[in-house]
Amino acid sequence: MLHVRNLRAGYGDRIVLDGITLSIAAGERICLIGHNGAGKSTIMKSITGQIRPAGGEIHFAGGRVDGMAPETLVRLGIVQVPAGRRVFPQLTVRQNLEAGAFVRRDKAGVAADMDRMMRQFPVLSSKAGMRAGVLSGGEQQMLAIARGLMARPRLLLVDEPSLGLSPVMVDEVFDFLAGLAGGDMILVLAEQNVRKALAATDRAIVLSQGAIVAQMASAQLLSDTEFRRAYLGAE
Ligand SMILES: Nc1ncnc2c1ncn2[C@@H]1O[C@H](COP(=O)(O)OP(=O)(O)OP(=O)(O)O)[C@@H](O)[C@H]1O
Repeated sequence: MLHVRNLRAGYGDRIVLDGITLSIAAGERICLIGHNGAGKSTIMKSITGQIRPAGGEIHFAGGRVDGMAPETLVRLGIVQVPAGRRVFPQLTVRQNLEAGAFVRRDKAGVAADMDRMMRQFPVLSSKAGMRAGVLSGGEQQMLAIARGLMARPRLLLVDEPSLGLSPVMVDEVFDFLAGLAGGDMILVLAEQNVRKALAATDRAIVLSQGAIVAQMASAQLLSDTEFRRAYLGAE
């Protein structure tokens, strides 16, 4: 479904990613693991068109997509939930969800998805008429993810969903993400909370200094002593 080949990308003259190659199948849930500055966000920005790769190719659903504008990519089903739970604080929960569907023309489909969303996530339906700005941090993060879902993504990228949240809220948000399992949508998660990220995904891609240093089943990585020492502290 998603194939990245020999991706080179960076900012101005500075190349941050040098030769990233990865493939993700429909329905897979992937986490990108790496210390600050390893290149997780830069991979996401390359896939979503926020930065133009300096080299390599990105193929999605059979077509080449690198260099395309972010809005074109959203129409193709590549949607990012940005870090920092950026919801529209003055709009209601329902209006925020409607805003997520801005690229869609199938009004009936949007209405059906809205109903489904409300049934699936009572935390949102109980506050549908409230302004998003008054929700808790965890609820705003869930709303930001749900708003991304309203675009009907085939690939959803979620950057640092736990950023700035209390442990209880982090649990809520990850339960919410777990509720998205099943189906053909690809989930790509970049997350500093390594334990949570591994528990929520099928496969982990470990990055260091802009290169992939390991790829394996998320559950398997947790039993790797060297990995535990490097990413979970000495245990
Ligand atoms: N807008 C930017 N301009 C210049 N350099 C940048 C920019 N954004 C990121 N970088 C640099 O690119 C490198 C990779 O950053 P990136 O944000 O992809 O890492 P990350 O793994 O997502 O880490 P973090 O968790 O800190 O966001 C870092 O050295 C960072 O300083």
